[in-house]
Amino acid sequence: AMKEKNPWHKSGIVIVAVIAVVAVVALVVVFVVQNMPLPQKYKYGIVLDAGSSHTTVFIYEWPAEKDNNTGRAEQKHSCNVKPGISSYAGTPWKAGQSLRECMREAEKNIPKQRHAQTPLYLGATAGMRLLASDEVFRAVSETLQTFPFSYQGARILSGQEEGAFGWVTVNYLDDRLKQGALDLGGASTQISFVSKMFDGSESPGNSVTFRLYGNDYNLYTHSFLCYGKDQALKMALSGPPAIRDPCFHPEYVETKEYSKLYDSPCVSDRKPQGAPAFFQHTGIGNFQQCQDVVRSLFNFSQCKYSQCSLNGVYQPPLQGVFGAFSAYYYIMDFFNLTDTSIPLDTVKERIARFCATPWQQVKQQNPGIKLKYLVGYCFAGTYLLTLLTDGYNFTSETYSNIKFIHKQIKGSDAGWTLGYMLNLTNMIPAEAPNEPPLPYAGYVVIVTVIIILLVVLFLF
Ligand SMILES: O=c1[nH]cnc2c1ncn2[C@@H]1O[C@H](COP(=O)(O)OP(=O)(O)O)[C@@H](O)[C@H]1O
Ligand SMILES: [Ca+2]
Repeated sequence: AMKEKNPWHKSGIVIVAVIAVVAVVALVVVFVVQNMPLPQKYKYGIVLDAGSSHTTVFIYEWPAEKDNNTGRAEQKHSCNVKPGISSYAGTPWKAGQSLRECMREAEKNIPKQRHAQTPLYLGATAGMRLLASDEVFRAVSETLQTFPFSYQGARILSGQEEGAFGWVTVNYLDDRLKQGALDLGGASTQISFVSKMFDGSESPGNSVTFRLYGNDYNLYTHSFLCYGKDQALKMALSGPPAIRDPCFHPEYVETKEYSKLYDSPCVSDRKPQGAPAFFQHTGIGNFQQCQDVVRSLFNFSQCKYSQCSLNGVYQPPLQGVFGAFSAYYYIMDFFNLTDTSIPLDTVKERIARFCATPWQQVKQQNPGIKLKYLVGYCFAGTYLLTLLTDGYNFTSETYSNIKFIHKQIKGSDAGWTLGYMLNLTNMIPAEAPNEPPLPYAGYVVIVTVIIILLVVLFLF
């Protein structure tokens, strides 16, 4: 008789073989996944600075695998569009369209696999504070949402935020000394610094507290709306009929539209009754007189605090060094005066000489400079000096405490955007390091169990 086969024996072998194969595959998979070479990983953040005269898209980059306590976010790329979104009040959809090209550049500059987790913020400053158009915001938001990033919303920064985040930026990566921040925009200007004499009690509205690298800072900050250089110029022009304007060069003559001059809330209530449609704008180029015009924009008559800068705004005594950026830098760079070891009197003389130079000659001497900026440097230089000295109380002695800066250490632009992103992404506390898929203990346990299983099966 034939020996009967034991069916249990055959299927037992099959089961053992299957388990063995599964175990080997599992072992290989766990091993490979755990030890996969990790690519150098970066994380990214995008901040749009929607200023009054331009929008700049900033891309920041930082290593993902280590903690961020040491502060290593850097500007990877920036892209600028003009004019600012606040110029599209009549055609909001164009405000959205205007950002497309720079956003496409952002797509190219950030690796695809990171797009979805890259936060995208838009912060608008004084131009939108003055315009406050929901339509423009809606259009801009709609456009930004069509990009593959993690859109976190568009909002108007308060003046305090704009000042405080500018201060965070200039002090980020640079903990040698706590420097103040001076930001001159087109529609507003900010001053922020820490002062021993300031604890916030005298004027709580000017106080911001920050924790940076484990220290608490009580910051004095103020933003002057309408005192950016473009709105200040409008105010200067809308004073007593500026028939012969000391803030413009001799020989400068231009016919201008009254309605364009009075199109902003900073000057709309100054519009004279029955003003003509056009006026002749004629320069005489006189620094002293221009300075008087600028001083007339500052109100020094009332101060209900121990001391004020201008317009009855509290300001504690200046302390320490200041980084001055944005238009502060552009203006002084044009005059070759970014070196503040040059005495203040010499600075004044040079700007006075420039103002007195006839317009035709100024144009000849500066062929590479855009006319729209060139024509404004006499006023801008005078305004900058008057704001710093009569406004903020810098003196010939303290003038050299100002550093006109454009770039931070490591090439990030000085401005509020970096500080804004660091704050919103909680980058001061550490981010978890880029760990392997399994915790180490789990890895050891799984590998051990599979090896024991294999040995047992083998013996069996
Ligand atoms: O090359 C330049 N020369 C002179 N001024 C410049 C140059 N580039 C930009 N600016 C000025 O810098 C200022 C930037 O202000 P921004 O547009 O950020 O306004 P905001 O901060 O008040 O919202 C504007 O007044 C603009 O005209
Ligand atoms: Ca600005």
